[in-house]
Amino acid sequence: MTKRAVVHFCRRELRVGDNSIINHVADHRNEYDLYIPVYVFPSSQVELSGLIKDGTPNPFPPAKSAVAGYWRTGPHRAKFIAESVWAFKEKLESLGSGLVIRVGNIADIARSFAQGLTDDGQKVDVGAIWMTSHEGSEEKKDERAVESLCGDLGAEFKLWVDEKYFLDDRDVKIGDELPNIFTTYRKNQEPLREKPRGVIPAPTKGSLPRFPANSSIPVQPAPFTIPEALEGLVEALVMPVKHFISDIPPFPENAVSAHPFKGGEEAGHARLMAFIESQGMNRYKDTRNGLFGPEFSTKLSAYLAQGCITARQVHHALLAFEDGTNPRFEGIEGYGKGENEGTKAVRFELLWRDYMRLCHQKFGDKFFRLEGLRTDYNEEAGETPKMKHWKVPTGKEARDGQNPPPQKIAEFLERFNAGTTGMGLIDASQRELMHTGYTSNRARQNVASFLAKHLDIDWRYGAEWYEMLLVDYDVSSNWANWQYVSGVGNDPRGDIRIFNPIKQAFDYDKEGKYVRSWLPELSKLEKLENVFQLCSASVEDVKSAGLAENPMFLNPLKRIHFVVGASPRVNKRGGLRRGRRGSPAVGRAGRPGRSSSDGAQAGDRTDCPESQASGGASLVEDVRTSALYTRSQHTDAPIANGSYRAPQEVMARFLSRSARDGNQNGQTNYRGSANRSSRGSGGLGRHNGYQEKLHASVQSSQAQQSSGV
Ligand SMILES: Cc1cc2nc3c(=O)[nH]c(=O)nc-3n(C[C@H](O)[C@H](O)[C@H](O)COP(=O)(O)OP(=O)(O)OC[C@H]3O[C@@H](n4cnc5c(N)ncnc54)[C@H](O)[C@@H]3O)c2cc1C
Repeated sequence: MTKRAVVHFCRRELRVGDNSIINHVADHRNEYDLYIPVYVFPSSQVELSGLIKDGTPNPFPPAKSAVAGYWRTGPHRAKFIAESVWAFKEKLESLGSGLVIRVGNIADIARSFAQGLTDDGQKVDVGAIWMTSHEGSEEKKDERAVESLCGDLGAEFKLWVDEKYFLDDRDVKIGDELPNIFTTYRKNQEPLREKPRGVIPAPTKGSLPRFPANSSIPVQPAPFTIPEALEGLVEALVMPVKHFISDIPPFPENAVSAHPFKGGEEAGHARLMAFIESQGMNRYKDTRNGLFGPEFSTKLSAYLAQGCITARQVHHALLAFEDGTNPRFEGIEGYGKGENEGTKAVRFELLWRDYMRLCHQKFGDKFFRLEGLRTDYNEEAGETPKMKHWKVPTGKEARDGQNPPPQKIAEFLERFNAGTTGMGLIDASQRELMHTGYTSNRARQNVASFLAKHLDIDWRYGAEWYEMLLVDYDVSSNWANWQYVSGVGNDPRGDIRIFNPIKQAFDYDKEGKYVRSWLPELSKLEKLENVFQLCSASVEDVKSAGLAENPMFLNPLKRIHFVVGASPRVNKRGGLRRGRRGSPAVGRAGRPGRSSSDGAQAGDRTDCPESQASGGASLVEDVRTSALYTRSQHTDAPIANGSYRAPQEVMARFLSRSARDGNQNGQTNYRGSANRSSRGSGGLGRHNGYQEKLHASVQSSQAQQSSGV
């Protein structure tokens, strides 16, 4: 008799607990002869060349991003996913089942299963193929391809709801449309503590339908070989992508990883429990804007992104603590005392994650467009949006007369990525990311704002850099947050919210511990303002710190004339008033800024002057701080060649320049600009040449940088 198999393509749901498909097959085990969970490392997102052992060329194009040509999955996430997949496989094996690991694309693997699956020499019918629905155009394409294959095979195709979110899609009442403002959405859903569904129990040993013998399962199509141990899998996935920049500095001695992420369901739960037990959840509201160390936030993001745990499991663990129903938490302050400010704030963040996914559902590939979610133009009538002139590193896409020119922007990007901009908080965050795959939410906001709003560089270069390096990369959360901070997403304040990275560093890195630990070369500098912006240091101080020749001092990408000790000028609504030349004001910051004092401040914007050093170019900005700091004012940043120029003189020069360009009062010129679509329509690898060009164009500056790092 022909056997009937259900094939389950697992993607970002690498867990057996709270898993509706696994629970369903356990409950209906008599309906299927075989249950075959399969995980496929997708060739478009993960570089697979390390799995080819016989020197055959990789049949798939390099897994690189559409705009910048960076690797789609860098070493940190490649390792984390491999560990999570392996842990999932071992867990299923411990239940008497198993997991098939394959690479390529899901539809091809599904086809090979339909053609070649046997059991005891008998042909097996693939009666059903199930998947969980995921956001992302590539994911949707896979779903359609498998559905169409099922049509050909006469097999059942079922797309299950992705249940790793806080609120179940089926319970979210949003009327006709998802509100474009998060607060409106949140208010519709409150009270949050009442809403999530229960957790689905994990199957017990022996409760799943049979898993076939390995010999019955169609082999991995050539030329790839699937390693037999986790170490081999990690090595094969990490090896091709680990040299993502040419000179990766050594891991700084005093730096601490925010969390040594190890993939897997158990590791995720262990982190969740430990964070409740350490009082981290209780304190979360006060600590969540931290930058340094393992305890300021949950560090659950990577586990949530790969579906090793679900947001409702987090919620239920919190409920057990709040309701006093888990003796494991007995004795911890707040046990049995209901929701507190910390646990409430965690739920709030989890709802943000839900919301960003719902926005992705609503806006689709608009997530990847330079103009973002903007809809104030008629695309069908051939109109293009009025946008600020984003600067790009490639001549083809650059606007005529782009200043700085594309080669210079390529150099800026190289230094932005390497963490050598000269802006302490930005550089520390970029180095932390490079070394560990993680950086805090606060740092991410500053980094994104710096690229998009201080340097005016096409924000997608930053989003793709994050896509490569973040261990917790999630397509919806990453692109929505980048759009939000870059002023093209769902932030009601859009373009006018600008983070001042120096003020932010003073606020959130009060002793400079974070910046100093990730930028050890700055550790000899005493003054915090110098650590946070190297070009503000005196020549004597940089000389004695051995940094006089460092490009971060000589040629910072940005000079922010930061006034320490000035009085804040506060308007009636509690916002900072217009800058002295009428730059727009920004008041209390919202999301993803989260705190009421982001230091988000609009400064006067100028075009980019060439600095005096040969080939150098910095962007100069005069930003006043609110006067929380009583130290003496420092505004005399050295001009690129190390000489000094009074700030008034500098600003006068740029004022006249911006007046000449019709760019006064901090107003951006809005003209139409080329729209380069990203993954949806642009396709993978469309701009793949960028990284190579970039390396060629900045060779000389790299040589300088590495001496300073
Ligand atoms: C430019 C930028 C890019 C980002 N890219 C990603 C990404 O690719 N993947 C990702 O998971 N988060 C992303 N975030 C959101 C946020 O920075 C991380 O979720 C958070 O720093 C992860 O650390 P944590 O788990 O300790 O978070 P916690 O502060 O402990 O928050 C708890 C959980 O809430 C969710 N959450 C918190 N803040 C946000 C937010 N702003 N948006 C969506 N979900 C949130 C996460 O799932 C997080 O694990 C990005 C933020 C910015 C500003």
